[in-house]
Formats: sequence, structure tokens, C-alpha cells
Amino acid sequence: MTTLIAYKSDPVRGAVWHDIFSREAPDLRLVDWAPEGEAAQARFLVAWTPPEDLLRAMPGLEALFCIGAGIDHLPVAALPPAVTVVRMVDPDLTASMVEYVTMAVLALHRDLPFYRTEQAAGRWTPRAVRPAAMRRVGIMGLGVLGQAAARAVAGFGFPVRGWSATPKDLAGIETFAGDAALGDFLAGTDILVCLLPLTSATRGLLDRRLFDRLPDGASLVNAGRGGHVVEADLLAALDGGRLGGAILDVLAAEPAPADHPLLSHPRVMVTPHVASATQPAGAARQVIQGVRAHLRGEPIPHAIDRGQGY
Ligand SMILES: O=C(O)C(=O)CO
Repeated sequence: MTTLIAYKSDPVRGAVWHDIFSREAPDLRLVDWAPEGEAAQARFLVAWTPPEDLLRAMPGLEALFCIGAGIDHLPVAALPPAVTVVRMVDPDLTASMVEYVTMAVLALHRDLPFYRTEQAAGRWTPRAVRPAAMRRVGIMGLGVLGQAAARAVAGFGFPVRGWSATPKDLAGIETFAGDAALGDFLAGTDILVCLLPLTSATRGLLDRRLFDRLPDGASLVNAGRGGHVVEADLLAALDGGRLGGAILDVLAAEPAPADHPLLSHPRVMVTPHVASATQPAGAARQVIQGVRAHLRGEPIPHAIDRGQGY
């Protein structure tokens, strides 16, 4: 019997998914999601936004493949433990995130938010140029994206440290793990990069208490989720001079309202959640590998740990 995989996402990228499945996995059949169609019988679903009341819509569901790296928006708790939830790990998605973090770290290191404001005011205000070796970058979250970003940033000569919930060993990167080590990690971080997954343990973690543990004038890059940051505390830290600047790809409410104070802040640069995106070819191949592993009775690579929430 053919294995059915339902696809519920953008139809333009869907054309690439169909092409890869028909050429590389003729034994598997990708069908576009429709509530009344055969897709409802599928054992696997690929989606960013699953159908409402997923289990009723797909009673035979065995695995949900998220089309993005983050799964915090999915109704995981409502799914029985037998349904595996899988995160996307796509080389193009990782590469784009590495570009974004590198760009943001360099922009903060080279005072770009400051020069943008000076230029707008018609001012010519040079600041001292500091070598990368004098700017310490701290990356929170050392999963696939965090590790790749840490290596890339270290390549410019920045001393790089990383913090994660559980201990990680990374060549050339000083690593810290758990709540007890957070203070030491922050005290030696001039540019803080958040790439954490959003869970009940990390929601609101970037608050006044955390900003107070950074060196004076430190800056922030958030390419995780808006929910990591207490935005009122970030604004207060920027206005009070604790933080020198921020580059944010994500905000608590997206799209952000036009009058959001972070959008107009002179030392903040905001991008509209574009740091990275899954590309269809690599994503389709990850799903093919994952479905095949499952059919062989093996664990699906990049399945989330429900206890950890990512
Ligand atoms: O992949 C993700 O989780 C994203 O946020 C992409 O937009």
C-alpha cells in the first residue's frame, strides 16, 4: 500500500516538494491537504499551520513534520504521545540564519544603528574602530542553528561563548550550561544573540534581570522568538543606557503595529521575521528520510523531546 503524506503549506513551494517526491521517492505519495480528500487518511503531515482539531481531521496521524525550525506554535500538548513531532533542520535554513546572525553581530560591532541615526540627522560622527578580538559574542541556544552561528562568528576573530540548557562541547567556543552558569555567561558577553527555542522555561527570559547582568552598553540580537523578550524591559534597558542597541527579527506581536516603540527606537533595527526560511528541496528530503526511518521502525531524526519542549 502506498504511504500517503499530506502537505499543507504554500502551493508554489509545494510544486518543488511534489517534484522531489516524484523523482526521489516514488514509493511515497505526497498529497495536498484537503479536509475531505485522501490527505485526511495520511499517516504523515507536513505543515506550518496544521488543520484545526488535527486528530479529528487526521485520525491516523503518526508524525507531524513542522515546516520550520521552531515548533512553539504547534498544539503539541493536544497530540497523543504516539504522534511524533519533528522540527525542520534544513541546510539552507541554517545557512540563512548564519548569514543573519553574522550580519547583525557585525552591524552592532561596527555601530550601524548609531550611524544610521547620525546619517538621518545629517551628522558625521566617527566612533573608534575596535578589533573583533575586543568584542565578546555570547550565543544563547546551541542547537543546530546556534552552533553554526557560533562557528561563523568566531571566524571573524570574535571571542565566542555559548549558553544552553544542557551542557554542550564545541571546539573553540567557551560553553556554559544551565541557570547556575547564566550569570557568568552574561557577564562576559558584549553582543548577546538569542537563538533559543521558545518553551515555558525560556519565555520572558530576556528581561530586566538578565539585561542587568550584561556589561554596560552591551547589545542584543534576537532571531529566536518575540516571546523570549520582555519588550518593556528591553525598552527601559535601551533608554536607561544599560543596552547600547538591538537588532530584532522577531517581536511579541507579528506583524508589529506601526506605532510599536521598538520600530521607531533610534538604536534598534527591526526586520520582519525574515532571518531565515526553510527551502523546499532540503525540507522535502528531510521529510522523505524521516518517513523512511519511521517505516523501518527507527526513530525519526530531529523529533522533538516533549519533556524539553523542543
Ligand atoms: O523556522 C522557523 O521556526 C521560523 O521562524 C521561520 O520563519
